[in-house]
Amino acid sequence: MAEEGVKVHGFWISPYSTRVEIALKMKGVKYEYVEEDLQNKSSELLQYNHVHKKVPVLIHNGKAIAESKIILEYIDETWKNNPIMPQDPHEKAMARFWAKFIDDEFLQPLRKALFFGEMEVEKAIEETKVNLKILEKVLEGKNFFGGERIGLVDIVATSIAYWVPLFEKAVEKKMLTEEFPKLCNWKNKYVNHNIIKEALPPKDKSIAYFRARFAKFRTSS
Ligand SMILES: N[C@@H](CCC(=O)N[C@@H](CS)C(=O)NCC(=O)O)C(=O)O
Repeated sequence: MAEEGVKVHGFWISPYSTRVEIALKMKGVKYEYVEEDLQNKSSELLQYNHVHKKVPVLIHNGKAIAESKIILEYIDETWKNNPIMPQDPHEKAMARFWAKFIDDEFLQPLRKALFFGEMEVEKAIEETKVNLKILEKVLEGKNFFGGERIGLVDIVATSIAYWVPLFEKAVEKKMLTEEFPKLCNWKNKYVNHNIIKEALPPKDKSIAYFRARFAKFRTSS
C-alpha cells in the first residue's frame, strides 16, 4: 500500500522515470507506479503535466510535480532520511551543476545519434568520450559523485551507468573503457547497489529495446 498518497507516472525504460523510483526507494517511501503508454498517454498525465506532457510525474497528496531533477529535490526535502542533496551551499550548487551537465550535455550526442539520426554515431562516441573524461575528474578521491554515499549526481548519472552500456550494445562499440577507471569502478558499485538494482529496468528487455530503436532508425534512414 502506497504511503501518504504517493504515485509515479513513468515509462519503464525512461532514465528520467527510473531516477524518481530510485529516490523513493532510497527513502523507503512506498508508492504506486502507473506505467504510461507514450503513444497514448493517460488523461491523468496530460492533466498533471499539461505543459510538457512527459513522464515522470510524481503525485503526492493529490499535487503533481514534473521534471525529474525537480522531483528528486522535492523527495529529498519531503523525506529527510538518507539525504540526496549535500548540506553545504557550494556542494549543493555543484551537485546541481553536474546533474544539469549530464542531462543537457552528456546525453545529447547519444540521443541525437541513436534515437533521432541527427548525428553520426562516430561523432557521438567521440563527444561522449570527451564528457566521460570530464566526469572521470569529478570522481577524483570519491566512491560516488555524492562522496561516500549516493547523491543527486549519482542518481542522475544512472543514465551513464545503465544506459551508456545499452548504447554500447546497440552500436557494438565501447565507450566506458579502461581509459576511465574511476567511472568503471563507480558504475560497477552503483549498478550492483541493492536499491539501484531493484529500480533498474530488466536488462534483456532493455537491450532488445535499444537494439530495436537503433535498427529501426538505421533502416528508415
Ligand atoms: N526533462 C524531463 C525529460 C522527461 C522526458 O523526456 N520524458 C520522455 C520519456 S524518456 C517522455 O515522456 N517522452 C514523451 C513525449 O515527449 O511525448 C525530465 O527530466 O523529467
